[in-house]
Amino acid sequence: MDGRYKHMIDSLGPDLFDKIQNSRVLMVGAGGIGCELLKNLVLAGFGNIEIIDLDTIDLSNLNRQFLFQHKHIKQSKAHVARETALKFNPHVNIKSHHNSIYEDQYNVPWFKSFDLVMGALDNLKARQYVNQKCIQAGVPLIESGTAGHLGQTSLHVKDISRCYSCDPKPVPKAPASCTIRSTPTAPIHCIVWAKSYLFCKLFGEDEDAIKEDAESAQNTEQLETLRKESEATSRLRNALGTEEFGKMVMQQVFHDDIEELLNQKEKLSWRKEPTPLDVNTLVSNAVEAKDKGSTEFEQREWTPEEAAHVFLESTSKLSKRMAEGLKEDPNFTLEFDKDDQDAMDFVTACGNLRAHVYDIEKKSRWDTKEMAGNIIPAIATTNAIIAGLVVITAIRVIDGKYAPIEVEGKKTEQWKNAYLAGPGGITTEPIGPYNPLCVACQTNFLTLRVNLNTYTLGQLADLLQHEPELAEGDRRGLGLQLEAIELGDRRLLDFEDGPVEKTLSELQTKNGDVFIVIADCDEPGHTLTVDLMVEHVDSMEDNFYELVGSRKLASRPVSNPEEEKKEEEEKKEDGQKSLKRSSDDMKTDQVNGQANGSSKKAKQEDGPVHIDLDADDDGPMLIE
Ligand SMILES: Nc1ncnc2c1ncn2[C@@H]1O[C@H](COP(=O)(O)OP(=O)(O)OP(=O)(O)O)[C@@H](O)[C@H]1O
Ligand SMILES: [Zn+2]
Repeated sequence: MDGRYKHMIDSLGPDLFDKIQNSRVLMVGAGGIGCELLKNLVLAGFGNIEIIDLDTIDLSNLNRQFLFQHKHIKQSKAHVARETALKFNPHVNIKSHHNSIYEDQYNVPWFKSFDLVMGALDNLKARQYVNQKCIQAGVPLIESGTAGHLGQTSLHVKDISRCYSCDPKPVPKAPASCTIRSTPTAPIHCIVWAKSYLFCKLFGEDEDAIKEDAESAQNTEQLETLRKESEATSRLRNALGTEEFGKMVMQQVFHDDIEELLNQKEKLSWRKEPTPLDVNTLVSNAVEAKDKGSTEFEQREWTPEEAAHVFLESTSKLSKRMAEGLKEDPNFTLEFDKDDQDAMDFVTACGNLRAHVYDIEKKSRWDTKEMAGNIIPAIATTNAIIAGLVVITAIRVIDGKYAPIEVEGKKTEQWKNAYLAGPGGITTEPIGPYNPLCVACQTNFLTLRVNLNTYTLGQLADLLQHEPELAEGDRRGLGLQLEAIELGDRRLLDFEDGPVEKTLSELQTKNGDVFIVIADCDEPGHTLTVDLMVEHVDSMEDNFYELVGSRKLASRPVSNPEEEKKEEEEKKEDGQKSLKRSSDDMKTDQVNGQANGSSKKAKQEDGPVHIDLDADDDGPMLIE
């Protein structure tokens, strides 16, 4: 071998380097962080690497996923990442899987075959799934994520540290709907109103909106306001495609509706009272900006006259598109898309005019696009820093030095998780102890070794009810309270139905599958589960079984219908001053951005690692 590893051997010492060379590691996801990480792993001398990614390469990946080139577009990320990384260092075994990590073949025994798993994913669901598999397999996991200039790595080791799911993940907060509808105080409130409320009312599915609005009204004055609003909306929609449409909308939403709010008996709490627009004057003064179409125009604040011009122009185009569409299909609607020029013009101009009415700072078209699309820029440098931290952690894990150990009577310092907190640089935090109520890592996990071809579900039920390992305990005993056995989405057995004579393989059970055994628990609001992995052994004995692992009898909280009802009622109360539909829609819209270019898509299930970004801060909320 050439001298490529000299620096690594010098800095780590030959023993640790040897461990790294002989280790087997898995990298899940070969996107922004994954590409950087794979490059680091091969250069650092990790000897055996498997990578998995379900996706193919897209043009928009090329600005930061440097293992890919233009010629690779549409090819498998995992395979191309492997090929490119092998060019950096051909002395590494890399196996690539163009597949989803959820596939059955990637079962617990497969996870067990690794010394370490590194997540480089972009969504919460997959992160939680990998976390669960690592816990079941007892393999350390390094999680990582970035969002713009922020990033994080965390180490999760079963029974030593918190697992990825020990901390509840922050749910993105949407501004209260009354803020959006009546009392905006920030530019984002005006933008969300334009995009999620007005755009839908004029060009989206309107009837449901009106119905739901009426349902959410709490008093007669509100009902009356809603009735007027729905009449106004019908009038506007009847004018779709006509020359007057734009001016009519302007008059309605920037003058009449504002007047209506000002005249309401029940006073709203404004920071400053809004000023209705003098629409006639504004329309006659509307002027096309001289620099329209230039980057400067995109990035600067517009005057109300310029905004009015863009508003009238875009409304006219959208309304004509609607009218055309409706001729073909009576249910035709337009959906907001930030890459639709007319829709973006409409939302920017509307947001600006509303900001003018409420005396709020105005945002450029550029900023509006970022906010309306809920885009978090993906930054190559952040990915590179985080991937660097992951590989440093990986070396510590392979060395076994992540937990405090006694060296000559002294405890070493514990490993810490690292955060990249923007301009503040890197900060660290000790890996905390696990959360005793965590559903993911505190579930009882046992391995049952049986011959799948002869062992029956009835035998399994019997075992669960009578095996002392399961039946004993400080509660009434798990054996007396069993309710059901589930495999994936299938309920194999309800204990009330009695045993079943089919063998486990006849029930499509494979080596490495995990049964979920559900039992009733004494503790109100809790349920008791045991995850039971089956491992096939070629035993000839009919009743052979071996149960490995120990039971902890931790219970997990279950959803409480009473609590849920209460929450639902609280939500309703919150909607008193507002309209239900807009609130729900906005919540979804806030998190359903579209990805393009170097940008990130923020989906509801997308998983931040830890960093809590507040939606009220004009900013994005989720993390890559
Ligand atoms: N279940 C899964 N199994 C395997 N790979 C997954 C799974 N879920 C997500 N991934 C991969 O994780 C990677 C995350 O990378 P990254 O966050 O850079 O996203 P991206 O899709 O490349 O970027 P963008 O969303 O901006 O286009 C992606 O390549 C994605 O395909
Ligand atoms: Zn946990």
